Formats: sequence, C-alpha cells, structure tokens
Amino acid sequence: MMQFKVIVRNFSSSSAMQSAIKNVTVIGGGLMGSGIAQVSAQAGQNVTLVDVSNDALAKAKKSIGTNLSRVAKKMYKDNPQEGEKFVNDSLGRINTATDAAEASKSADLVVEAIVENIGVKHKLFKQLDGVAPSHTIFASNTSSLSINEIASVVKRKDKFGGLHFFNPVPVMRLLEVVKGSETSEATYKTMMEWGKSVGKTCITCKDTPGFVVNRLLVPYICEAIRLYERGDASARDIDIAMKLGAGYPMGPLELADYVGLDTNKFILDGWHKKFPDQQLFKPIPLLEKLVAEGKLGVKTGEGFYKYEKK
Ligand SMILES: C[C@H](O)CC(=O)SCCNC(=O)CCNC(=O)[C@H](O)C(C)(C)COP(=O)(O)OP(=O)(O)OC[C@H]1O[C@@H](n2cnc3c(N)ncnc32)[C@H](O)[C@@H]1OP(=O)(O)O
Ligand SMILES: NC(=O)c1ccc[n+]([C@@H]2O[C@H](COP(=O)([O-])OP(=O)(O)OC[C@H]3O[C@@H](n4cnc5c(N)ncnc54)[C@H](O)[C@@H]3O)[C@@H](O)[C@H]2O)c1
Repeated sequence: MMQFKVIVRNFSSSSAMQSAIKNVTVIGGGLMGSGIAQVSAQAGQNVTLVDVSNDALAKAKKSIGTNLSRVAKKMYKDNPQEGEKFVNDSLGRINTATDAAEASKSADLVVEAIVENIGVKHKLFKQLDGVAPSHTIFASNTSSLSINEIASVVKRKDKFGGLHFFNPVPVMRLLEVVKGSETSEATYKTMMEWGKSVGKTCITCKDTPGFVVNRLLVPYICEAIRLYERGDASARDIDIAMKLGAGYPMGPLELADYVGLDTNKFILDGWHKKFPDQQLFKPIPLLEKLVAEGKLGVKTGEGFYKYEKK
C-alpha cells in the first residue's frame, strides 16, 4: 500500500546550501510569515520579522519556538542537547520589529506575507523601495495576485519576483518561484538558490493567476464548499471522501479552514473581478457568510469546523 508520509526536511546552517542572501526581512508575522522566518533562520540566515501588530509578533515567536522543537526532536533524536542548541540558535537569529522601512535597510531579501490585498501591498512596497538598499530583492508570497501588478509601484522591477510558499511552511516542500515580465535572470537565479538554501524544491512559473498549485487547488476547494452548501453531503463526509478516495492528507473543507477562509475569499473575489464570466470563480454565499461572521477557520477557532483556541 502506498503510504503518505509528511517529511520534514532538516536544514541546519551547516547542511544548508549556501545562498547569497544573508539578511532576510519577512513582512507579515501571520501563518505564512512566521513559517518563512523559521525556515530562513533554520538555514542560518539573519531574520527580521515585521508585523504591524505586537500581538501577532508574540504569537509568531511562540509558534516558531514550538515548531522548531518539533523539527529538533526529529533531527537530533539521539542528541537532545544539540537539539536544544539548534532551537536556541535558530530563535536567536530572529529579531522582531514593527517598522518595515527601518527593518528593510539591512535586507538582502524582503519577503512580503501580509494581507492578500493589492492596495495594502502597493503601499508597503512603495515605501520600502525608497529606503531599501539598491541590491535588495523584493518578493511577494501572494497566493493569487499578479506579481507584475504588485511590482508596478516600485522602480526596481528587475529585482522583484514571487516566492510562493505553502502552509505549513516548515513542512511543505514546494516553493513556486514566479518570474514577472521584468524579473531579471540574476534575480530569478538568486531566488531559486535562496529557495534551495531554505530546504525547498523550487519550481518556476509564469505570472499567471494562482501560478500552478492554487490555479488547481482553489477551484477544487470552492467546488467542495458549493457541494456542501447545496447539501449534497456533510462536511465530514466530503473530507473523508477526498482523504480516502483520492489520498489527500486533508479534505478540502479542512484545508479551507487551515488556509484561512478570509484568504480563500480574497483569492476568489480577486479572480472573480478579473474573470467575471468564469463560473469557477463566482462568489460563494456560504463562504461570504462565514467570513462576515469572523469564522475564518483554524486561526479564529471556527470555520467549517470548530477548533480549540491555542
Ligand atoms: C493558499 C496558499 O496560497 C497555498 C497553500 O498553502 S495551500 C495549502 C497547502 N497545504 C496542504 O495542502 C496541507 C495538507 N495537509 C498536510 O500535508 C498535513 O495534514 C499536515 C502536514 C498539515 C499535518 O499532518 P498530520 O499528519 O495531519 O499532522 P501531524 O502529525 O501534526 O504532522 C505531521 C508531521 O509534520 C510535522 N509538523 C506539522 N506541522 C508542523 C509545523 N508547523 N512545523 C514543523 N513541523 C510540523 C509534525 O511534527 C509531524 O511530524 P512527524 O510525522 O515526523 O511526527
Ligand atoms: N494562508 C495560506 O495558506 C497561504 C499560503 C500561501 C500564501 N499565502 C499568502 O501569504 C500572505 C499572508 O497570508 P497569511 O495566511 O499568513 O495571513 P495572516 O492573516 O495569517 O497574516 C498576515 C499578517 O500580516 C500582518 N500585516 C497586515 N498588514 C501589514 C503591513 N502593512 N505591514 C506589516 N504587517 C502587516 C497582519 O497583522 C497579520 O499578522 C497573503 O498574501 C496570502 O495570500 C497564504
């Protein structure tokens, strides 16, 4: 029987592939930003994690500590002392800040993982473009927005690209490296090398909606929500069906809760606006309702399912 086993790849500073990037500034300390900060620090890079919210930064540091311990338990199962050192050294490489401009002044790479909203991302990158050193590469972890559109507000369009990670970042092995129409070969090459240095298998994609994974995954999740909304099957049964019938590690509704229903809605709304005739991107009343009620999935304790608040 084929076994689906989640593999955590171990990349300590000594085993990591060398990257030209030494100082990484990660903006947005939520689900994704905290994971990106973790894998960068594990790989021996100096990280500044920025968020507008001090609460988010405190939560991020706590979850990074917990997740590093999970990694250490496996990597150093016969040497807990080394494991503890790995956790402390990695944590020690992560500084936190609330001023994105200040935090970008010493960055070789800025990875943005803030809310999926083009206006907010524009405001941020425009500000950073004026203060970050000229060699600094800017990257967005956007799930669904166009890299070219995000880059339109900066002068350094040749040093702008997409670095699309997957949730949970420390576990998911893929990184989609997105070339915008003006991303230079040197920037692309550095992004690919950096991706490898933080332990990911990199694929290259053009700047098309959803790149590869989300162009396939988001319509699938949305169809599952519509199926549930129509009452064709219960949430539990839809999820069991895809886990046992298709071998997915999570069912689509569990996955929607895991990704965040707000993020799912941002993606769908953006694509619907751009492609109003595409049936797959039509708004879903049930998704709208849950988001309006603040039921965003695992992160708020309720979505399609209820979760214990951490
Ligand atoms: C929308 C966006 O733009 C794009 C996206 O991100 S789409 C979403 C992509 N992600 C997915 O599809 C996730 C699908 N789900 C899964 O792969 C798995 O359910 C899962 C990895 C999340 C959890 O796996 P599961 O076996 O149910 O739970 P669990 O036993 O807690 O974890 C499995 C392993 O991962 C480790 N792990 C889980 N989360 C971790 C984390 N955040 N950090 C470090 N390690 C972690 C655990 O320690 C465990 O390791 P072990 O098997 O060696 O003991
Ligand atoms: N959730 C996923 O599974 C997933 C996967 C891949 C990519 N993404 C993308 O990553 C980005 C972040 O998603 P997330 O799920 O981590 O969101 P999240 O809501 O968990 O975290 C976003 C964080 O950004 C902070 N923030 C908002 N505006 C800011 C600003 N101007 N400056 C600094 N911090 C700011 C918020 O306080 C919050 O802590 C989005 O673009 C999303 O589409 C999400």
